[in-house]
Amino acid sequence: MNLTSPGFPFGDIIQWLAEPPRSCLTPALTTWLTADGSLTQRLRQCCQQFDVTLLGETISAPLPGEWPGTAERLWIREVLLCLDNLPLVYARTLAPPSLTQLQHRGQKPLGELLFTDKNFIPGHMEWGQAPTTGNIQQLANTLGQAATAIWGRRRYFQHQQQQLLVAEFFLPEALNRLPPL
Ligand SMILES: C=C(O[C@@H]1C=C(C(=O)O)C=C[C@H]1O)C(=O)O
Repeated sequence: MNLTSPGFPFGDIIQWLAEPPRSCLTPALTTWLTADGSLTQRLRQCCQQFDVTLLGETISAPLPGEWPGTAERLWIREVLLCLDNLPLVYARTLAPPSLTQLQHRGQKPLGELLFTDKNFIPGHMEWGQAPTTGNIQQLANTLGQAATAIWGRRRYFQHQQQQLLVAEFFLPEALNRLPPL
């Protein structure tokens, strides 16, 4: 197990929804939660400096109910996406360990691979809120960000006969910094 940040992994058990709950989201956040294409590319356009901070990578069991179907062990990567040195997105990616091209990318955004290699096909999204007393909220608190509701989405990608899941949660500061798309 290759740990890089105390507390890793930070993932929480999320109740994923088939539609975004527009009533409890700001219009701006709704545009980000429903945007297609590469989140990395969109975020790069909102800052001078974009960085990926690797929280950790490991091969481990998914959280209860996190992975559709049965999976003993998956490759798990968690990062912070930082705009001008401010972490605005926490992301957690799960994939079969056989998709080795995803692994050990360090601070290179996965999106640069997922949206250039035509073998990765973006699929549908689901939306969910991080538990108010969960790990993701605690991570935001540790980062000094206000304890407001944290909403995220997860996107399915198909790669030949396999799939991977990319979850992205917008941290509280994202609500203050990201303009509507
Ligand atoms: C899927 C993308 O890749 C982004 C980069 C990630 C990483 O480097 O781990 C994780 C989630 C994404 O926000 C994207 O850019 O849309």
